[in-house]
Amino acid sequence: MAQRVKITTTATPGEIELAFEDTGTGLPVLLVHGFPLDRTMWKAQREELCDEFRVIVPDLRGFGESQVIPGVATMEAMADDLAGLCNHLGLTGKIVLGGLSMGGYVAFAFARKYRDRLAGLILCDTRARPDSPEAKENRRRVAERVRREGPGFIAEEMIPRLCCESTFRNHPEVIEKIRQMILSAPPEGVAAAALGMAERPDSTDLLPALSCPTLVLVGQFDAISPPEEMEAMARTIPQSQFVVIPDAGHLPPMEQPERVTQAIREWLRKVHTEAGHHHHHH
Ligand SMILES: O=C(O)C[C@@H](O)C(=O)O
Ligand SMILES: [Mg+2]
Repeated sequence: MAQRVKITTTATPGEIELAFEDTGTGLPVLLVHGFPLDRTMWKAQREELCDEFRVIVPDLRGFGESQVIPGVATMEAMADDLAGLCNHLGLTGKIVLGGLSMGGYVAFAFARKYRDRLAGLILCDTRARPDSPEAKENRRRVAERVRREGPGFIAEEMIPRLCCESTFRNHPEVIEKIRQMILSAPPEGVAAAALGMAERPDSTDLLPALSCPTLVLVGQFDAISPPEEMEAMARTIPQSQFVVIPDAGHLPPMEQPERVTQAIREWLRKVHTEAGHHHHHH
């Protein structure tokens, strides 16, 4: 069951109610959703990995059951919220932070500001580069339109690009789940995040400076953050491991849940051992 708590954040407005699920014990692993989705996109990974790790899956500000803060939700503000959530949960040791797409942008912001808190990073189907001027313009159009008419048009425009062909053919229930997630996203939260993504800085320079083990994971047929681009990104990160998930597009955690869970589990075991934590098997 989700909890919803008021936490202190260094971002405006200083306090925010965040919804999250917190399952299992052990090394804390925070998994952050993409745009315009919510924490339930990580459901399969949370349910499986919690036998070995403490998996915390939050709804970012403006999404799922978390509080909507109108205006511009920067990636830095979202990262501040997550740091506040860690404080609330008493996580004073290091955590592993994973993010898909927009969740990856948030992970970059977190790494920039809170690098001492990171035991590892998982970058899924994401990009270090900022938006082009055209992409920024499109974000403004999306923000304005979603406020006016709700997220239906985003579902229509994005879904064909989110999943690969075999997911459409073999897993219509996954497509339907994604559609429901997008349709239930709070319009003002979606608008704020779109404007926040438009403002995100270039994280390319951050990559060679990342000092923790980093798993770079991408769907074989991701059209939004393609494998070639993610592999190039992985090559510039000192302690990186690059994994391609077959038969997946931009949303491997939902399209190929078992494969993603397994890739994350194997990598986490290495990180955990190298970090010198007590290793606990069930
Ligand atoms: O629009 C973006 O840049 C990110 C989005 O594709 C996402 O999946 O989070
Ligand atoms: Mg399958």
